[in-house]
Amino acid sequence: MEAALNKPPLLTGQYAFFFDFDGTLAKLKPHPSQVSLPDNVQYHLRKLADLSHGALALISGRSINELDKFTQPERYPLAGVHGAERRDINGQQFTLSLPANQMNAIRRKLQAALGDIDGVQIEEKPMAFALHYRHAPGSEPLVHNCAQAITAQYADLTLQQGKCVVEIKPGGVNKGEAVHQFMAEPPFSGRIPVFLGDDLTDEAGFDAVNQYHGVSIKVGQEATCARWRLEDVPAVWSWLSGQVAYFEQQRAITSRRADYESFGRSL
Ligand SMILES: O=P(O)(O)OC[C@H]1O[C@H](O[C@H]2O[C@H](CO)[C@@H](O)[C@H](O)[C@H]2O)[C@H](O)[C@@H](O)[C@@H]1O
Repeated sequence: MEAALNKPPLLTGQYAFFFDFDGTLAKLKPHPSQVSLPDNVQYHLRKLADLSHGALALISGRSINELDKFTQPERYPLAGVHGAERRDINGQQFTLSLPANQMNAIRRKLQAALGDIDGVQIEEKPMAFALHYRHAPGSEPLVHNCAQAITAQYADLTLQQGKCVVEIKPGGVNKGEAVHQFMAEPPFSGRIPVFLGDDLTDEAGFDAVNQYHGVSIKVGQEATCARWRLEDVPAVWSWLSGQVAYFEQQRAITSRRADYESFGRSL
């Protein structure tokens, strides 16, 4: 049986922060379009990014385009579609694309198999498809079989399970790879990674962070390879504001100390 996981300790070093989006920063909603990020959460994210010299990224199944809308006017480093697209701190974007004729063929197949099923939603992304069945739980086997048939047909695609969703995404793409890519470059490199996530897609991120002896934090009660746990999204929000308060206090102490020292030298 899995050992009970504790709440993460107060982090007191130099960290690189990686956040999943849906179910971690933002509460789950019946439809993907109903999600939003409260103003105070955006404020704390901005503060944490500033206090960490920009070493904060979102790593999500959503596209970069969508993540930017949730966090505007900020333009954080981002990994979208589980890492199939990534934007670094300088705004340079790396995108893994699928041939247009392949996307078209898959769209047609999905429409034919699932388009008429009440409650099933086909969400198209730049190089992937998310098949939602939150409103048609009985259709899960059909949705799953359909996605599996498509990934069996294309060697460059793979399945990603999530909360009431099955996704068809490019193979070799996962959140762990995205963590490694960010950690190989400034301002992330040399820092201790912290990853917060709630879903199966986040396990690869936890595994990557564990390899750096970092801080992996599972949101929710499911089994995980993460080393710490927070109960739910509001617990993430209060953890975030607590970390910001601590880092701000540390910054104030450091700056007061620097003032005293410079005053002392001027005497
Ligand atoms: O990696 P994430 O940031 O957690 O994104 C995973 C998927 O999240 C979205 O779907 C999920 O959230 C919806 C809104 O709360 C919910 O209605 C749905 O049932 C969930 O599966 C998003 O729509 C997907 O594109 C993301 O891949």
